[in-house]
Amino acid sequence: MPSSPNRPPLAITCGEPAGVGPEVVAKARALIADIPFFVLGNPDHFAGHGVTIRTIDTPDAATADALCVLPHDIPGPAVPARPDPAQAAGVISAIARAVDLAQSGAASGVVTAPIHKKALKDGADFPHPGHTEYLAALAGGVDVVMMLACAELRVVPATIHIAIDRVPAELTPEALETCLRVTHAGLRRDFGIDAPRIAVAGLNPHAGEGGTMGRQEVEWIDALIARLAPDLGCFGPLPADTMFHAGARAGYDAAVAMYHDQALIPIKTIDFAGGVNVTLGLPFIRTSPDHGTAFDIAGRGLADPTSIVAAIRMAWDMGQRRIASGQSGHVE
Ligand SMILES: NC(=O)c1ccc[n+]([C@@H]2O[C@H](COP(=O)([O-])OP(=O)(O)OC[C@H]3O[C@@H](n4cnc5c(N)ncnc54)[C@H](O)[C@@H]3O)[C@@H](O)[C@H]2O)c1
Ligand SMILES: N[C@H](C(=O)O)[C@H](O)COP(=O)(O)O
Repeated sequence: MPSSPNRPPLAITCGEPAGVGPEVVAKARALIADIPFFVLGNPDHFAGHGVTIRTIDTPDAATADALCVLPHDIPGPAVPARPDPAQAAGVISAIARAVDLAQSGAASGVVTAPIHKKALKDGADFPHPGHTEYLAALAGGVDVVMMLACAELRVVPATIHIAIDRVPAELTPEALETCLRVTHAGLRRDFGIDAPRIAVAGLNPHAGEGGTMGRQEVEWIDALIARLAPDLGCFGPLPADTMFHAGARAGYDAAVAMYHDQALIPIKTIDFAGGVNVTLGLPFIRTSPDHGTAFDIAGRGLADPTSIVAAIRMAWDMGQRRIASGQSGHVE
């Protein structure tokens, strides 16, 4: 898709300085010549990856010939695998600042490098389980879904960052309906799919096997999907263990799963390198690599930037699609 000229750059957040985020951001700059972006963070944290670093004062100064860093107060060095509690507040506020820039139109969207959720909790009492929930709060409490997407599969967990024993209680008919509606709207708007087909997983083994292996399917999931099917193109519930092989995947545009790992195991198995995490339902564009902080390889130059490159390209393409369809690139 050809890009509209003079679009604002994307805002990248640095994520956890002790992880591989700064490394993959720097490597991405060397691999992407056609998309303007800048990163919010401490310029020193991006050194050592063979990329020229330039500090900028405003987003519109970003160029593609260097890694442009809009300085953000994240004090001290980045020590691989050793998160510094003093940096947690800055890591969090960089995300909020990127959102402000996207909401104001100074940035075309937000791409987040991975955070270490426990480090933010320990260092700054971060009250959210992840970016997804924090971004929803920053946007005023909107309904969002977390989608992970690669060329072969899109998945959405209907419950996200909660303990497995809370899933049956939090997976309410209202929550699943909202998830399906947000997913349907996102597939139409951001992926250009006019009539999305959404496969829905069961909660229990064999989708409950007629109520013999769990009752949620027969008590309400079957009926909910049937009611929404005409509007949302959803079908199921399907046994989760058999809905992700290649033949099954050909029958849908996205799979809605009931909990985090039911959705993310298949996609991270199929394409860990190229998967992208995208938040649907926000009034601005947000993508992220599908991997985390990878402390086990941080600081060793081993981090693969493929996922963040895909995340940057997806964010840019989403903006382009919104412009082409007459919507603002950044605000609904
Ligand atoms: N978008 C995000 O902010 C995000 C996403 C996922 C996980 N996390 C967080 O990251 C932390 C660590 O999570 P985890 O250990 O479960 O997952 P992880 O993705 O950090 O690491 C899992 C495995 O994949 C490898 N790996 C990850 N990224 C890689 C890359 N770019 N190149 C090569 N190998 C890579 C790691 O070395 C490790 O062996 C947790 O705090 C988690 O919550 C954040
Ligand atoms: N659940 C995501 C994953 O495992 O890939 C990851 O933790 C990122 O979530 P946020 O984008 O909400 O931080």
